[in-house]
Amino acid sequence: MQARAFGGISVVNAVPAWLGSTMAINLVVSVEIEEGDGREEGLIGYVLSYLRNAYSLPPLRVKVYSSLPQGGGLKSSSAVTVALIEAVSRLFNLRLDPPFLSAKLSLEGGFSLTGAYDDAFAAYRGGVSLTDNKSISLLKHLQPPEGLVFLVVPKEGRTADPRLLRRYSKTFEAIFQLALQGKLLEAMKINGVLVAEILGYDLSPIEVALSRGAIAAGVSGNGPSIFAACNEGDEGPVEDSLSRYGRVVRVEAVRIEGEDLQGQG
Ligand SMILES: Nc1ncnc2c1ncn2[C@@H]1O[C@H](COP(=O)(O)OP(=O)(O)O)[C@@H](O)[C@H]1O
Ligand SMILES: O=C(O)C1=C[C@@H](OP(=O)(O)O)[C@@H](O)[C@H](O)C1
Repeated sequence: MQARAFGGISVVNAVPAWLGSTMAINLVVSVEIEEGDGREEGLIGYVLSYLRNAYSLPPLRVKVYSSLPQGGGLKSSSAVTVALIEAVSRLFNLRLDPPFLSAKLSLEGGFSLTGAYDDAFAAYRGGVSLTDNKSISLLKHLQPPEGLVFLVVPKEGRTADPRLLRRYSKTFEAIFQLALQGKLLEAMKINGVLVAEILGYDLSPIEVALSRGAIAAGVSGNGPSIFAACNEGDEGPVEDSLSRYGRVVRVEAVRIEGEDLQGQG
């Protein structure tokens, strides 16, 4: 059995105020499971052993195919967890809620600071999630802004301590209000620049991208990956300037498929 989930770019980092927003992107994680003996450790092992105990499941072997850097701020952990839970749910007909369980287990197991329900929801459903991670609830689910190209410089090997963000909870609450008002790109830009500043990342790629015409740019998640949002057709100079800092990948925001009015308003 196989299931997929999306990576994402942060609109608002949930670490400071437990209020988060993530935009799904078309970098995909695919998880395949089959019955058989596997020795899984870390996040995957934790999630598997919870599911096996809770639903009396047989041993499972897991294969992960991922286009996301691990620990890079592009939401790999939520994408892997959500895809794994969805695959288990389908294989054993369990009707699980993958984003909810991902958030619960990731927080309980110490794999994230807030459970990252924002990331998990976007990973599962696409679009832009706005969530309260403390109560594991969805506040809004929006279509992403149109006519934009997103450039990403994927990086792994985080050295910054994301707990430093907690001192700024009031500021990030205010950024979250912007996102709730639908000002997603404004929120994305202020969040991305502030996270870079607070966690001590190099601001120069972000400043260069903004000076070359990017509408928003910054660090995604807790970094170190960087993103820039550009009007379609205007991305050339931004792409050139970012290429000095690493491999630049063009990605698209993932739209919500089908009718979805949950939490709109
Ligand atoms: N391809 C993968 N295979 C196995 N585990 C993965 C994979 N990608 C991510 N993970 C898990 O997610 C963790 C990274 O999560 P985290 O530090 O929150 O960064 P991110 O911003 O990428 O979500 C890894 O330490 C690992 O446990
Ligand atoms: O630990 C957490 O709860 C979170 C980590 C960050 O994501 P990354 O793990 O992608 O850095 C952040 O953007 C997210 O809103 C919540």
